[in-house]
Formats: sequence, structure tokens, C-alpha cells
Amino acid sequence: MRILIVFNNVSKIYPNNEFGIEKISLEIKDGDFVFLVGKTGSGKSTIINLLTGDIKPTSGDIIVNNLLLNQLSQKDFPYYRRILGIIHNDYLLIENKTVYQNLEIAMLATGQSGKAIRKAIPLALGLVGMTKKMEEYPQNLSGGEIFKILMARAVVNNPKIIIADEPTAHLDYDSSLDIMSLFSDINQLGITVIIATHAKEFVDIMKKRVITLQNGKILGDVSKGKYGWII
Ligand SMILES: Nc1ncnc2c1ncn2[C@@H]1O[C@H](COP(=O)(O)OP(=O)(O)OP(=O)(O)O)[C@@H](O)[C@H]1O
Repeated sequence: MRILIVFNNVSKIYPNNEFGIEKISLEIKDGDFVFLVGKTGSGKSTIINLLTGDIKPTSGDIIVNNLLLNQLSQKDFPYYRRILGIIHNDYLLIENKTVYQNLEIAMLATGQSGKAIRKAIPLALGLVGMTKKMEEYPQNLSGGEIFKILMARAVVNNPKIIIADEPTAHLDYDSSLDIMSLFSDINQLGITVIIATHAKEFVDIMKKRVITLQNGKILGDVSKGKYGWII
């Protein structure tokens, strides 16, 4: 598998002189499934936000899909973001639009044609088992269902990488398990999946690559690991 993401000696120091991450080097292959774990403040969100381009590194290089992010101009970022499907708990659905319209808006934002939209939305909703909710409004959906729609919205533009920050934070056990299995299905399609989480029980069930952070540094990086495994 080819290398899709490279962090080369990357540090992020916030304006208050707080280190987000310190000299992190890592590689993620195309098609990988990676959990970023670690205590509060260990640097998980910093890595996610660097990947999405929401923040810039203080030093070091980040290369994604052969693009050196440090050198991307503001105007190039929307193009870069098209290879990402980002699932943040606070990227909410638009309340007065149906599920279909929410996905349609995401596709129109990337300039997709009506034909492509009509084809892709049922496929994305089918992938997460939510086809029946297509004409529903968000207020009539459960937390787990809303999260599945967020997943469908993240995959509808056919991204190379899905990035999720604490996906199970607001979900009960069964919904979380369901969501994790959907991430696995998405990964099976060849999409690289990166999940920052505290959810030990699901990391342990999934047995994927586990990168453990501590104080902004990599403490362990284990393939087919469990939460807390560092070698
Ligand atoms: N915007 C910011 N301004 C200043 N310091 C920040 C900022 N964001 C993060 N930090 C600091 O950077 C360090 C890493 O934080 P980060 O949010 O990346 O950790 P995390 O592992 O995602 O934590 P959590 O699990 O609580 O989300 C912490 O010391 C934090 O206080």
C-alpha cells in the first residue's frame, strides 16, 4: 500500500506557548484504519486539526496524498478538503432541511452535478442503513441515526480519508458498536479511516492500528492493537 499521510517532525505550539504536539513523525498508508488514543490534552485533536488544515504546524512537514500542506495557499485548501470526509460531533445537520437536502448541500458545495447527486445520496445512505430516513428532518432522528447521517455526508463526496473526532462521545453502547462496524465497512471500500477516541472498549473490539499519544508525543504505535498497548 502506498503512503498516504506523512508527518515529518511536526510540532504545534499554540499562541499561549502550550505544546499541542512535539516533533511527531508518522506514516499512514492508503487504506489504513487508525485509532488515535491518549489522555485528555495528549494531542489527538491537534493532529486531527492539522490534518484538516484548521491549524498549521509550527514546524515540520505534513504531506497528504502527495501534497505538502504547509505550502498550500488558502485558495487551494477547499480542493485539498475534497479528499477528506470530516465527522465532528459539532458539525451538525441543518435542522430545517431533510436528510436528503443535507447531503445535497454537501455535494453542491463541491460543485457536483444533479445527476451525480441523485446517484450518490442513496448509495451513501444505503451504506449506513439510513435510506428510509431520506425525507426525514433531523429533529425526528435519534442521536445514533444523526451520527449515521453525518457519516453518509462524510462519504457522499467519495473521500480518500475519513477523519472522526470522538465519534462515540454521545452514543450508547449499541449505537457505538453499530457506528464502529460502519467505519469498518467504509474502510473495506478502501477509504482510510482515522478516529480520535477515548472509547477503550471499542478500540479493543476493533483490533486496528492504535497510535497512543502522551504529552504531545507518540508513546506507542501498534498494528492490530488494543487501547493502552504501546508495543
Ligand atoms: N487552541 C488551543 N490553544 C492553546 N492550547 C491548546 C489549544 N488546543 C489545544 N491546546 C493544548 O494542546 C495540548 C493538546 O491538546 P489536544 O486538544 O490536541 O488534546 P486531545 O488529546 O485532543 O485532548 P481531548 O481528549 O481532551 O480532546 C493540550 O495541552 C491543550 O491544552
